[in-house]
Parts: sequence; C-alpha cells; structure tokens
Amino acid sequence: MNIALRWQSLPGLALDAEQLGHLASLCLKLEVETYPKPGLVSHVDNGAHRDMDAGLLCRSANILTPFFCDLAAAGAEGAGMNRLRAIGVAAERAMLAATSGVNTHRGAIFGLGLLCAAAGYRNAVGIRKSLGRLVSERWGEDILSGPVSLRSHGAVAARRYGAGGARGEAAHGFPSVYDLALPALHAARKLAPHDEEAVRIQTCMTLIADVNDTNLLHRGGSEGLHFAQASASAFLATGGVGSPGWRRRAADIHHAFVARNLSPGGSADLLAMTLFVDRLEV
Ligand SMILES: CC(C)(COP(=O)(O)OP(=O)(O)OC[C@H]1O[C@@H](n2cnc3c(N)ncnc32)[C@H](O)[C@@H]1O)[C@@H](O)C(=O)NCCC(=O)NCCS
Ligand SMILES: Nc1ncnc2c1ncn2[C@@H]1O[C@H](COP(=O)(O)OP(=O)(O)OP(=O)(O)O)[C@@H](O)[C@H]1O
Repeated sequence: MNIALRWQSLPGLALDAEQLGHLASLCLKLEVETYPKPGLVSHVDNGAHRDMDAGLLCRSANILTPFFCDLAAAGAEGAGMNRLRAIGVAAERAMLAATSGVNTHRGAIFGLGLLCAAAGYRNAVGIRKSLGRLVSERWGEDILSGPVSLRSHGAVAARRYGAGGARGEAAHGFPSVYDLALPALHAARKLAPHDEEAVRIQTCMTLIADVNDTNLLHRGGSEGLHFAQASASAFLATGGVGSPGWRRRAADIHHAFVARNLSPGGSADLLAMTLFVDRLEV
C-alpha cells in the first residue's frame, strides 16, 4: 500500500501506542518522499549525501517502528527520562546495525521518540496540553542535564557556535515546530490546497530559514548556515510555493546546497515532527 493511503487509513486523534509508532515511521517516509528539499535525500536523488538514499532511509524508518511504539507505551506508563533514553539508545543501535553504520535517523529518533512518549502519556492521563509542552514539562530538565557525547558532530558544533541543537529544541517544547512550522504548514494548505508535497516543501523552507541546524554548522560553518537560511528566506519572500515556477526555483536551491555539500538534517527531522504533531493536535 502506498504511503498516502496508509496515512489516510490511520484513525483520528487518540491513537494507541502501536498506531503512534506506525504514524512516526510514516512521517519519516513522507519527509523522504518530498522533493526538492535543499541538499536532502529524497525519492528523486541523494542530495548532498554519498552514504544514503531513499531506500535506506525507508528501511531505517521501518526498523524504528517498534521502538517508537515502545516509547509511546513507556510514556503511557509514566516513564522517566532514563527509561526513554534506554529505548532511544537501543533504537540508535538497531538503526546503525540495519544501515551498516550510517546515521540515517539519529536526530529524528530523538525528537519523534520524545513526541511519541508525550502522545502516549497524554492519551493515558487524558489531558489537553500540546505534545511539545508535555515534553518540556516532563523531561526538559533531564534532557538538558543528561549525558552528552563530546565527539558527536552536533556536540562539536554546539560548543563552537553555541547552538542548542536537537536537545535545546526538545527541552524547550519544540518551538520551531509549534511557532514556525505548524503555522507555515496550515498557511501553505491554503496556498496549495491540492498539493501536500508543495505544503511540505513550504514548511521545510520555513524551517531552514530560521533553525540553527547543527548539521549545516558541521558541514559549512556559520557561512554555510547563513547561505542556507538566506536561500530559504529568498524562496519564501518571492511567494514560496504560491508563486509560478516555484518547483524550478526550489530545485535550483537544492542544487546550490549540493554544490556546497550542505544538508539541513535538523530541518528534515523537524519537518517529520511537524507532520506527526499536525496529525495529533486539535
Ligand atoms: C540528542 C542526540 C540527537 C545527540 O546528538 P548530537 O550530540 O549529535 O546533537 P545535535 O543536536 O547536534 O544533532 C543530532 C541530530 O539532530 C538534528 N538537529 C540538528 N540541529 C537541530 C536543531 N536545531 N533542532 C532539532 N534537531 C536538530 C540533526 O538530524 C542532527 O544530525 C541524541 O542522539 C541523544 O542524545 N540520544 C540519546 C538517547 C536519548 O536520550 N533519547 C531520548 C528518547 S528517544
Ligand atoms: N531526508 C534526509 N536527508 C538527509 N538527512 C536527513 C534526512 N532526514 C533526516 N535527516 C537527518 O540528518 C541526520 C544525518 O545527517 P548527516 O549525514 O549530514 O550527519 P552526520 O552523519 O552527523 O555527518 P556527515 O554525513 O556530515 O559526516 C540524521 O540524524 C537524520 O535524522
């Protein structure tokens, strides 16, 4: 069954842990099936990546489904950060085993995993708070004070440039998802009412224009980050997906990112999280 059909067949707001896990994986696959995302892997090409393609990302998304289900179930049982971290670490290990060591979804496991846990918790206790707020309230302090890998690309970029990275985003309740991407996604559905891929591109460009993505900092330093943000801002300023010829302009930006070896993996993760949250928030 194709992804769009599976997406439609999932019921409404109160999904159980298994359905939440499937939804998270589906959001990762929808993100992959979006072209042209600047520098990123899609079903059309591998962007600025030599070690992964759409097939590998989809296999990785499938491997992760049971871990997302476990995170949702753990959230429903009131788990603390130590338990979530153990499931997250096991998911990263399974991902690396399935991809022969390629980092396909490290950032996505972290962000979507925490959102799955929050959704499980919210369903279990029946409260009406946003998933981002629940992540921040329940696990925010532990996220910030937890163990940091000193040698990871993100940690090095964070030290050098003072960027909060995936941890900062999660601990503060995913402001890039709620304050930026979700409003952009809803506005884009009015600009391009029958084209969900266009809606995802507009949302992705909105994220790239604003997020301090540690992947961009790692690959291109502050100059790379600035180039990426300025390119995405210019796309939006000229009407984004609401203007004629937008696909060609977005493809030009994609090729300019590839030529500079830039890839906004953090924005790709946040796009998948936005699709997840859009499906679950009223
Ligand atoms: C926090 C993580 C991502 C560590 O990674 P790292 O030190 O490399 O951090 P960093 O934030 O730079 O980036 C990791 C990835 O996040 C994404 N990312 C980059 N910038 C951002 C950003 N501004 N906002 C959100 N995501 C971003 C990218 O995909 C990037 O590759 C994570 O792997 C981790 O700590 N895992 C331990 C398990 C855990 O605690 N899991 C929680 C439950 S799932
Ligand atoms: N479609 C996508 N294309 C590329 N990256 C993506 C995509 N979707 C999500 N990502 C995120 O980007 C991250 C991988 O980025 P990248 O390969 O640039 O980082 P790296 O392995 O730290 O470093 P590098 O490849 O520069 O040596 C993953 O953690 C993943 O969550």
